[in-house]
Amino acid sequence: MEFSGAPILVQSIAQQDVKSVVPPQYIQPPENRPIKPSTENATDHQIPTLDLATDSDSNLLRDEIRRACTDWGAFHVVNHGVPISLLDEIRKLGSFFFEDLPMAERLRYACDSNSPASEGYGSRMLVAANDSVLDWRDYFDHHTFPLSRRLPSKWPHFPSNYREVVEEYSDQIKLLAQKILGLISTSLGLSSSFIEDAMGELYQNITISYYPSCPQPELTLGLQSHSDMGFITLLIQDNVAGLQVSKDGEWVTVDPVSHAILVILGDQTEIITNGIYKSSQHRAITNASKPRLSVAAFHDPAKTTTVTPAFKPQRYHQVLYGDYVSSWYTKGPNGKRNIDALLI
Ligand SMILES: O=C(O)CCC(=O)C(=O)O
Ligand SMILES: [Fe+2]
Repeated sequence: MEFSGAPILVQSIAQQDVKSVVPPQYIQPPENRPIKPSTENATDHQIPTLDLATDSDSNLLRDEIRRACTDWGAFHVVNHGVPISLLDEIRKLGSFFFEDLPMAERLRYACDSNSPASEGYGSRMLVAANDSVLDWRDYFDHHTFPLSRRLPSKWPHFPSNYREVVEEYSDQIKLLAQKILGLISTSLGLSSSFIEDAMGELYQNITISYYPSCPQPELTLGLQSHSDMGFITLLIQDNVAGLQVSKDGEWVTVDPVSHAILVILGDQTEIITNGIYKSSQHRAITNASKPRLSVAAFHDPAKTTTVTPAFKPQRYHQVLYGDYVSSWYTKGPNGKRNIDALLI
């Protein structure tokens, strides 16, 4: 796009007439390019699914959580209490924004492309790392908690229920995040409010990501390999596969399950659990035939909060969350480089 300050959007590139090649800044170096996952042993590589209808005090659920967090750092939850109709509604809003609104209308909500994590419509995750390869993804980021950050007037006006649905989704997903943080805490013998208390005021961002179909999926990534910075991310996807989590050095595709919510452990959970639970390294791949949509709700502490391991001997340095975020945006994620730098 030519206007200064406006983000360069993947959708505008994908819609151009010359569709057979991607611009060079989207081409990953050979070592990061996706390789088709082997279909052998596919059934051995399904991320775990936890049924939250099981009594949350039961040892069974705690054992399952412990196993899923230790082995994967990511798992699906079902019977999670968030109405399935609400999951469908927010996916519908996302598709409407990216597929039905004209570009000129979408650009009314453009984020400030010079400041990291600014609210609105954009494409570039990193600002300072000018030399990094770009992701084949556009997004709309909503600031939803604390309520003082929630300004629905900055969100799309169409369809008319857009803001109401995002607010409802934000409230419901926050309750689920708090429940899961409680389960994670008790699964380690901590009090159920331990992580929530350590987190202090909860910050939530909801990012709808849109990955246009890509003429050269073998050369690109929708989202580069990273772990999420905060405590936990709750993610839903549409019916197009593309999210992969790293498991024992291999990339495993997370099959879309429309009624399930994917829990992704973030770096602050790795720190507070002293590495007993590891944050999940994940990425998104692209495909040549269909666009893909996901909705991620991130749950983070305030930038003034210091996160410290709950167990001794400490294997990670404590960190001021604001410093962690600045370093992540400046250096880029590069897999789990940022959390690895805190290892003692
Ligand atoms: O789109 C996806 O499935 C992944 C999104 C994600 O990992 C993120 O936004 O941090
Ligand atoms: Fe992520």
